[in-house]
Amino acid sequence: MSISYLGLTGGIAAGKSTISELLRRAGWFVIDCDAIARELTAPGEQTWQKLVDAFGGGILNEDQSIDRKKLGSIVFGCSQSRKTLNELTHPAILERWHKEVIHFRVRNPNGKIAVSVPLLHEAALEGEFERVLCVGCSYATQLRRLLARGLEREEAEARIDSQWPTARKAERSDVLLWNDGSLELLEQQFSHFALACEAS
Ligand SMILES: Nc1ncnc2c1ncn2[C@@H]1O[C@H](COP(=O)(O)OP(=O)(O)OP(=O)(O)O)[C@@H](O)[C@H]1O
Repeated sequence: MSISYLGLTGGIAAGKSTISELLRRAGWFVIDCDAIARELTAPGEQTWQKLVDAFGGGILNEDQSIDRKKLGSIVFGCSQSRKTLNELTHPAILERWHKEVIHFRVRNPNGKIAVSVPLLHEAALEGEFERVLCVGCSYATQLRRLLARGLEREEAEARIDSQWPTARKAERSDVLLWNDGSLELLEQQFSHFALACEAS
């Protein structure tokens, strides 16, 4: 039997979206918890309201959408705020992801599903999956990618440091793809992984 329910994780800017794209191309249905979180926190949604109640109107843009940079600057420097954010968002994200799995499975009983969960290990969600794939890279590469996105160094470091170190995530995963080199190198590793999924 091949693997058909995969958890994908990795540190910030390690390459989760890049791997998600490779998974899609290889025929996997990918559920993206970041995308779910964005939907659930759109203006007027219940979770949006909870966040405004918890963190105040200061986290909003003029159009009432959540300013993720402002919210990020609050939570990445403060573990208690981060805990609050997670408590307010994680149950709803989990519920939506489970619904998407059921919806997909009804139509595609033998289809392959991957769920991209940035905080998979921090939230102790390993048991949800048949296998967990971690994409990792060095701290320096993470930092470089975040600086290229326009973050200040201090902010970038706070975001990286708010998550488990890559080594700890890798230790608790079944597979690690190392994304410090070229995209071609990552694709090569991914091809081996995809073959192993079919064979296992
Ligand atoms: N091997 C690579 N070579 C060059 N650039 C890369 C490579 N892998 C990823 N990138 C780039 O690094 C950035 C982060 O990659 P990606 O978006 O896949 O990471 P992520 O883990 O999904 O990020 P986030 O945690 O912010 O959601 C992107 O701009 C991506 O194009």
